[in-house]
Amino acid sequence: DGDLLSRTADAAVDGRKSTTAAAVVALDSNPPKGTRDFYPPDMRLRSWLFDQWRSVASLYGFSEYDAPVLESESLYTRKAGEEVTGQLYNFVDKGGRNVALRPEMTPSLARMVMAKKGGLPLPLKWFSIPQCWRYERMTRGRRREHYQWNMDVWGVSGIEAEAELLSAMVTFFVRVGLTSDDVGIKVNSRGVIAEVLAELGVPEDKFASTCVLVDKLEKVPLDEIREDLEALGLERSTIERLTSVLTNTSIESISGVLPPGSRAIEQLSALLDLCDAYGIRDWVTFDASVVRGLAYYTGVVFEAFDRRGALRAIAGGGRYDRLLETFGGEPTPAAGFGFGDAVIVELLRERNILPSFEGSGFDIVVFAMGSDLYRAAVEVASVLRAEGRTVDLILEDKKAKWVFKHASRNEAGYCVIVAEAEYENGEVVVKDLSVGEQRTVKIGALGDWAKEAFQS
Ligand SMILES: OCc1cccc(Br)n1
Repeated sequence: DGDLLSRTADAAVDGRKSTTAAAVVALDSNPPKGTRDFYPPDMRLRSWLFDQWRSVASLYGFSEYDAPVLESESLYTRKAGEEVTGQLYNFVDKGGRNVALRPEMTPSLARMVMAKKGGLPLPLKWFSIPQCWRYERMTRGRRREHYQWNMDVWGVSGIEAEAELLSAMVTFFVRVGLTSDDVGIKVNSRGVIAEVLAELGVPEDKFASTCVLVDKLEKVPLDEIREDLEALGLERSTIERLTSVLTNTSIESISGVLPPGSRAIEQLSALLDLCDAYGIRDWVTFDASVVRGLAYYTGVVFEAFDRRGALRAIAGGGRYDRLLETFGGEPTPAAGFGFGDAVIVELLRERNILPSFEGSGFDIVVFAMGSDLYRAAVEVASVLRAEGRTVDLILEDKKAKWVFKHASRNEAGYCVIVAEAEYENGEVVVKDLSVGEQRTVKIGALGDWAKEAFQS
């Protein structure tokens, strides 16, 4: 029945029905394990956080850069037992290349600097907000991705770089409503460990792995680490000396246990003095137990923590003067930090200082009372948009009750109603949703009305 075309169309629909019938199992609507969807309210929160990070970076004269989320696995094949490289989200691509989703941004930054072979005018003050990945066995149900604000200074060997980074981090905390009662920043230098190991004759090539193991002392007892340290070839006496040095929480006390004239202590004292100059000294505290978990740190290291919670690390960073050499590049001093998007949001939520992002917050909802006025509503919306106002034009013939509910749920400022009687007088009804009052406005005067209503 019917001509060839319609018979063909019917067959196609029937064919699809049978295919659909076969695929009875519904699509799994969850995002991949360990990853998140960002619905509009979540995205507004994320954009707000990124805007805070970007404005602080800009305040400090940092420039934004980016690199592919996919990198060669070879950027991360450090053999120091770090968590971040032990949980690499790596695979072999269709060209047989060993690739990985970046677990951190610093190696990409180093690769970008290498690529310019000294052609970049130093110093660099660069920042980025990359999504970073890890493939952790879901036994711990932790996330596999996060966004991490990276701030780095390349080409400055003095602790002035670290002081600037600490100040930028504090400026962010203050900006989002946190004080030094909420958050502290522990500061130390891996130079302390380097000097102890040197004094005890431990070869330099044990340094990075020793630091990574010492970092684990935060989480696991010494007995478990002791074996690993001995496996590294450290004598028991060395381990005892190290652990005793790490318990120091004042420059004075540690100065007494280190060789006189320690460069690490000299630098830390200078850094703390600069923190005073920045007015952030009360945020910062010396703690010899902080070493951070990345193998490539070589000097000052620091970690922002929540003073009242489980002392979770909010952010961390430090100096990494040898990274470029490990990639075959020229010795180039560098320092930076990474600041994840998860702990800070939890902290702000706990402190009840996270802004709300439930509503779209557009300025105006425009709707026509009756579809024969829709064309007029389009003209009204266009005038208001030309004034730079964000307008949600109701696209269907909805009852006023529905529109007002929609407008207040979305925290809109005003409702502009195109109604027959007023329209015949060349007017529209404007309802101020914050106070519930309404008035009429000449269509020709809508531009002025918008300027005045939103002149804040
Ligand atoms: O901070 C370590 C890390 C790296 C990549 C992804 C996630 Br989630 N966490």
